[in-house]
Amino acid sequence: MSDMLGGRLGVDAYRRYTEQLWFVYRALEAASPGLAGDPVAGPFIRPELARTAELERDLAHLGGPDWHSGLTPLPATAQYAARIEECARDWPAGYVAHHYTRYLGDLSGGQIIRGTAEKTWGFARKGDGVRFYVFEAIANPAAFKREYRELLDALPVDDLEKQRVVDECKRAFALNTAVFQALGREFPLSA
Ligand code: HEM
Repeated sequence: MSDMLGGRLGVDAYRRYTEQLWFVYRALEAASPGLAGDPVAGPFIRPELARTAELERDLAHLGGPDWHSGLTPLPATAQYAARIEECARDWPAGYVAHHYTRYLGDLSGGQIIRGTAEKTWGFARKGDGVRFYVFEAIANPAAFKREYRELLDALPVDDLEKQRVVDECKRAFALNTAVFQALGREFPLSA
């Protein structure tokens, strides 16, 4: 990640990374309508978080109107998306772990990533290429994150289940790391 944002890699690496995010968010967001009424995951499903449309705009900017043709996930991305789908289907609290790990990260460090990407590859501020990082419908991210954490604290599950959710967050981090490692192999610095 730091190699990509440090300007040592080209915009093609950023595009490839953004493509991987599309698979991840499609898995997260395809599941949202079905989970909206779920007592555990439902309160977290908020339309202002949805990122698929923004990713598609960024990808059209980065790859042209045919950005989708021939697009396949890296094996690490496919594994990550499959785990999200599995949680969405069988374990709503596990889905919350994945939801938290991505969206709260995007609302936090994502803002740093956006600024760096704008500088590194010359995207318009908050414009095409970095729309994924721009939450137009969230006027106050700090307040949003606070409310989100309150929801997490109030998760209607027992302590053992909470521990399992924490473990699933760790798994979500590891799945993200595996995607970065795979991208690192595809874009070695010496190339
Ligand atoms: C260059 C990469 C990254 C940068 C610069 C970055 C930076 C940050 C920063 C500054 C925060 C705010 C910390 C705070 O509120 O005190 C944050 C929070 C967070 N980051 Fe990252 N991060 C990066 C990568 C990631 C990745 C890969 C993930 C996992 C997918 C992630 C997940 C999170 C989460 C879940 C939070 C929210 C914690 C919370 O407020 O509960 N970050 N990040």
